[in-house]
Amino acid sequence: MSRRVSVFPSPQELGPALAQLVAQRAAGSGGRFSLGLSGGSLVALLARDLPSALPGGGGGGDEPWLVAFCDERLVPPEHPESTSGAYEAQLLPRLPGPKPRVLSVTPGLSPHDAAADYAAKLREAFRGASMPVFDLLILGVGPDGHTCSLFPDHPLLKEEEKIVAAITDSPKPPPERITLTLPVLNAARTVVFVATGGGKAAVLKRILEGSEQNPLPAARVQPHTGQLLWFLDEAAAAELSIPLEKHSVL
Ligand SMILES: O=C1O[C@H](COP(=O)(O)O)[C@@H](O)[C@H](O)[C@H]1O
Repeated sequence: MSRRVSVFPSPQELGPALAQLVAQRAAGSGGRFSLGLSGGSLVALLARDLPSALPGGGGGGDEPWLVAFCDERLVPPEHPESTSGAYEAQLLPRLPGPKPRVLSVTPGLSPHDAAADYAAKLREAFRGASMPVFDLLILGVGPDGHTCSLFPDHPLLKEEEKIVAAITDSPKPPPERITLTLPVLNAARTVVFVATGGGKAAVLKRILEGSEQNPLPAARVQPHTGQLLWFLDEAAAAELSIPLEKHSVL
């Protein structure tokens, strides 16, 4: 695994660089591009910068993208906390080219049924593979070190069999969610973490520079053979002392 930490002056510069990364990976996928999206602050960043970074004819290639969600809050799609609802409202219809195949969580199921149902959708979409291997996963990180809906000290960090798991006691509301598990995150070809703002500086120091016995969830994402990228703004990177790639101009 190779890791690269890139720092941008602010989200205004980070967003276009992230969009460019998505466009490059889509163009280089050589077929159907599979993309996993996280929620939270990422939605607005991608909605602002991704559509204009993609070629007019589409994201690259004729095959529609496969878009999945790295985690989902179990609320109705029209609820403001719904990740898929936010992407449907802000980004997905604005992507140029063939309409992507979007794997959304089936509404109205219990958390465990929703996780099993989403796992079945993923297995069908990645038919023939023992593990879904995404071309690109875009992950966020919370100030507590969580990523997707994998929270510090939660038993789900030990999940090795399921590709999608349910959580009913999320410390961050809403409590009921489903999430991709670490085996799927660590099988991806490229994982990019995006974190902005000074509220994440302290946890990023622990994740990127610490060697804790019980690593935070985000620190456990280390793709086996893939590339690990971190896109930070200066405020989020303020406490780091490791070598950083600084980007002042795009
Ligand atoms: O609850 C969640 O939080 C993380 C981090 O969100 P952010 O707003 O701090 O960027 C997000 O990546 C995850 O998808 C979401 O469900």
